[in-house]
Amino acid sequence: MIRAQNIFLVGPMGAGKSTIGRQLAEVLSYEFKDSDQEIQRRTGVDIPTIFEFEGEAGFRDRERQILEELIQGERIVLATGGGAVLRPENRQDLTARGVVVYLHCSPEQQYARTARDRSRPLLDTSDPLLRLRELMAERDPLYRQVADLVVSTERRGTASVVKEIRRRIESAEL
Ligand SMILES: Nc1ncnc2c1ncn2[C@@H]1O[C@H](COP(=O)(O)OP(=O)(O)O)[C@@H](O)[C@H]1O
Ligand SMILES: O=C(O)C1=C[C@@H](OP(=O)(O)O)[C@@H](O)[C@H](O)C1
Ligand SMILES: [Mg+2]
Repeated sequence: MIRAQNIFLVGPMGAGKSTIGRQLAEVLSYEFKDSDQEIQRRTGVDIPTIFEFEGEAGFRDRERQILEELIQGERIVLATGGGAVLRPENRQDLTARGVVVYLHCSPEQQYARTARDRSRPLLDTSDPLLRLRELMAERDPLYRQVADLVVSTERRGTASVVKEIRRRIESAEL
C-alpha cells in the first residue's frame, strides 16, 4: 500500500463514509477517525448547532483544523465530511498523506439514507433531494480529483463495499 498507509474516505452525505470507515478500520486493525465526530467531541455540541452559531464558514474552519491534525496519523481510516474536499488545502493534504477512496452513490440513494435524519444542516431545506443533486454537481469533480479509487455504494450492503475496498487497495491496482 502507498502513502503512509492511511485511508481517507470522501464522498457525499449518505454514501456511507462513517459506517463503512468504522468497519474497514476494524477489519484492517487500523484506528478509525471521523472528522465530524471529532469536531462534535471537541466542541461539545452537534453539527447543526455549529452551523447555527458559526455558519457554514465557521464549520469549514473547524473541519480544516481537525483534518490538518488527523491526516498526520498513520494506519488510520478517516471518514471525512461530504464538504471536506471544498478547501484546496484539504484536497492537497488528503492526496499527500494517504489513499483516497471516493464512496459514490446517487442523490436518490443519498436521500433515502438521510431523509429521516436531522443531523445534516445542509439538508434542512424544503427540497433536500434537489439540494443533494446540486451538491453532487458541484462536488463530484472534486471527489474525482482527489480519488485513487472510486467505489459505488449504490444498493449494496456495507460488508460488500468494505471487501471491495480492501481487495482493491491490497491488489496491484495502487
Ligand atoms: N451500503 C449501505 N446500505 C444501506 N444503508 C447504508 C449503507 N451505508 C450507509 N448506510 C446508512 O445510511 C446512513 C448514512 O450513513 P453514513 O455512514 O452516516 O454516511 P456518510 O458518513 O457518508 O454521510 C446511516 O443510517 C447508515 O446506516
Ligand atoms: O456535505 C457536507 O457539506 C456535510 C456533510 C456532513 O458529513 P457526512 O458527509 O458524513 O454526512 C457534515 O460534515 C456536515 O453536515 C456537512
Ligand atoms: Mg459521516
